[in-house]
Amino acid sequence: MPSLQLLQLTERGRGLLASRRRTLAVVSGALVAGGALAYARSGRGQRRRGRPEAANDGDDALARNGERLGHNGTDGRLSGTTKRRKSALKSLHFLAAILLKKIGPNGTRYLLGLMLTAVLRTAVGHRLAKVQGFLFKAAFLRRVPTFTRLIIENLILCFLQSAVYQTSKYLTGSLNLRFKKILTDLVHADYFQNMVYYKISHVDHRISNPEQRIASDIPKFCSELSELVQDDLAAVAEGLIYTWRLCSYASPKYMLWILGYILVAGGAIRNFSPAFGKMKSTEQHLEGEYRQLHSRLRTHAESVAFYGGEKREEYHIMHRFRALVGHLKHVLHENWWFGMIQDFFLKYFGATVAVVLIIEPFFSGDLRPDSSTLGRADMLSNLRYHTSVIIALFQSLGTLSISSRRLNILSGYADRIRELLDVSRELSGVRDRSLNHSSSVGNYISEANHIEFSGVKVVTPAGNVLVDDLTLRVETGSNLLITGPNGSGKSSLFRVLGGLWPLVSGHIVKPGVGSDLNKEIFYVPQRPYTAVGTLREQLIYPLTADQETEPLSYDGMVDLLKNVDLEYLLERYPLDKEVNWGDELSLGEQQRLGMARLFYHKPKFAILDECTSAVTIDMEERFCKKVRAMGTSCITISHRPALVAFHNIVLSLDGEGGWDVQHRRDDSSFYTEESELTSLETERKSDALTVQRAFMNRAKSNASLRSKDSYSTKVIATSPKLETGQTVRTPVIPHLQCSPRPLPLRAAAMLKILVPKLLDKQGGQLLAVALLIFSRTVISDRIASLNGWFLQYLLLSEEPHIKFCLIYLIFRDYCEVCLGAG
Ligand SMILES: Nc1ncnc2c1ncn2[C@@H]1O[C@H](COP(=O)(O)OP(=O)(O)OP(=O)(O)O)[C@@H](O)[C@H]1O
Repeated sequence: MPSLQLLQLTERGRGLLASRRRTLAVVSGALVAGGALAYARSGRGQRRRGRPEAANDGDDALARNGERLGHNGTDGRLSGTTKRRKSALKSLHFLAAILLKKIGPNGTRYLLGLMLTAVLRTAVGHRLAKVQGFLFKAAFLRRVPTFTRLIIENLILCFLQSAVYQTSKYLTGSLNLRFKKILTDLVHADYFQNMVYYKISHVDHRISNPEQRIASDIPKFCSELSELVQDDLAAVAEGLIYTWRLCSYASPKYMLWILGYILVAGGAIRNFSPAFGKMKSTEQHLEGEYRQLHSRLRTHAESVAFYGGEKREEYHIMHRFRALVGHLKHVLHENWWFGMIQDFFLKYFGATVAVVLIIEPFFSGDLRPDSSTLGRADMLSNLRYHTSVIIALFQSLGTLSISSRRLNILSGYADRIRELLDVSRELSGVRDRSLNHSSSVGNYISEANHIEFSGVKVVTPAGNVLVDDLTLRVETGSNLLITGPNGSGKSSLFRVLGGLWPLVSGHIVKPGVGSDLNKEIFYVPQRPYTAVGTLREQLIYPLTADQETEPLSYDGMVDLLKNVDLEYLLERYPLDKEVNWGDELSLGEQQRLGMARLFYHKPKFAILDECTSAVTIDMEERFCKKVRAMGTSCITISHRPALVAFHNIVLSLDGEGGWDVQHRRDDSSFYTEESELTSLETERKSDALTVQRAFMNRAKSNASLRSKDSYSTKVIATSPKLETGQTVRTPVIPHLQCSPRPLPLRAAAMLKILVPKLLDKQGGQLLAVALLIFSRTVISDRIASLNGWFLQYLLLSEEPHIKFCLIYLIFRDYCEVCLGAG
């Protein structure tokens, strides 16, 4: 079909165009003024809201930087924002470089597939535009066979379009998964090294919610990035193909105008863009805090329930939730006004002006089709096609130009992920430094068969010195009891020994250096840890079945559980049943399961950190004896004097840096090796004093513990007697009404609930949304009928209607943008 030679005709119609410029200038001026006003209003709103939001950001490193930089006044604020944006963009480049480097053959295939589908989509879309133009013509000329053939072609193309679209979505999803795997592996590589997962939240404190960054930021970043890749590839393909088509039937100068317009308008709009990256970063931070409070509540649900603390917990959770909702509202508002202006100027307004510029020569008269039906049909068909091309071109250029907003949002995620990567990498390298035996460093850890502290200083992450210059040697076969007031640093000493806290100064010797603490030195904590899994998995924890040198048999399990009187668990739970042991076992049972684990691992040294605090004294004694019989040296942290009997060294800490070590000689007499414990007379230090005294009088206490004053005798003697006449009343459980109420009654009850709800704030909002949807449908219907009307005028091509058509096009696009944004 002959194409309209718009090039020649446009040149001739230039005179007419000049007379329409005024109209265009007025309309665009009004719109620009409206946009500027909306921006100014939103800026004022943002400043008003700025304070509380900044306060909420408190811990956010990014926000902190911004605040810090912003304190020097407006200039400082501006330079702070710019620096923040630059640093966020650098993070984005950093992550993009990693992703490209590690993308692998599969990822490359997905990318290539996406490119191919982008080209196919454009080609099919282009053909569809043509076919739809021909359809108009065939319908106009009443050529039924052609019309039928075109309808079939149209259907095939639509099927192809949907197949290509879904393939493209599938490839985008696969690329998203690939990105997610790369980044998660990268974070995990450091996160599980050298106890980074512990240090990051217990020692370092730079990152408040690492789990939010791993489980939420990474997936969102990858999903948005892959969507951006897909959209931009499609936009590039469409941009290139439609540019070529446009240049083939109109002057390339139109193309230059369009590009110039997009660049200028895009650049101007970018300057008004809110800081979407920072907003996203804050949103993720607030969401992380909100989630964390919920998971805390879940972990401590029983304690909260016993305290009846739900009001307090609810207050905290709702406080965080309100902060999150407030921020989301702000983000929504910014997206609404900015998206409306950006979409309008970069997609719809530009496209409309281009359509008018290119089609306008029609009205000059030279393009007026001949009066034959075929001429009019040709014109109609070409009009349809050329309009589609221009609109598609603008859509693709618009998509490309709004990529900056999407990149901005992505950089918000990227900054948080990069921060996590950097901190994890830094923390995972700490152990290597302390394992460096260079004498110039002074603090290092080396390997031997015994445990020794020489001049060791224990300092909390907050900088408080708990133990100063500790020198102590524990040989294999010796048993050490550590005592001291609460918070004196007993557990902290083993945090340093285990590498959880850094060794600030001194020298530590221990077995199993370079491996995990539990290989040679097994730690049994006060707060028992039970992983979700089978009973067998609990016993061999932290080993997994494939790491076992000798698989634990059923008889082996029975023996281990008998040691701690837990053999009944084998009857209660099937062997392959996965159980959340932390929820189902009592604290004492969980502690005993922890003890059974120790018998499985048979380490050289066992650190028993008040791990028997919830079990009976009888069980505690049996446990200590069995551990000694196994040939394991115990390092016990306890306040119970009864345990003195099982140890030959006592270390007492005073919590102010001072310490004292006492040894028992073979003849059962005692000597103090070194005493720096300043004074044991204060009330705070009475604990240590009690244990030391008990240590001195070991023989007596050992005998007396097993006398008739045993734990169970005491418990029975002191427990209140149950009055025989008293009957226990069982609670009355109300029965639910079984007979259903009749329908009118149920409807009335529902209305009773719904009517007041419709009248409150949420109800009003719901009605407003319904109204908006209704008006959208009405306006869409009106636009459809106006479209027909417009075409009719074009066909008649009477000059006075041009102005109307122009205004109509702008108004139509404006309505579409507003409804889309709304
Ligand atoms: N991650 C941390 N950051 C800052 N301070 C900490 C941290 N962990 C522990 N502390 C502080 O270190 C001190 C010693 O704690 P530690 O757990 O070693 O006490 P403890 O002697 O074992 O006490 P208890 O007998 O109550 O178990 C406490 O005052 C505690 O507040």
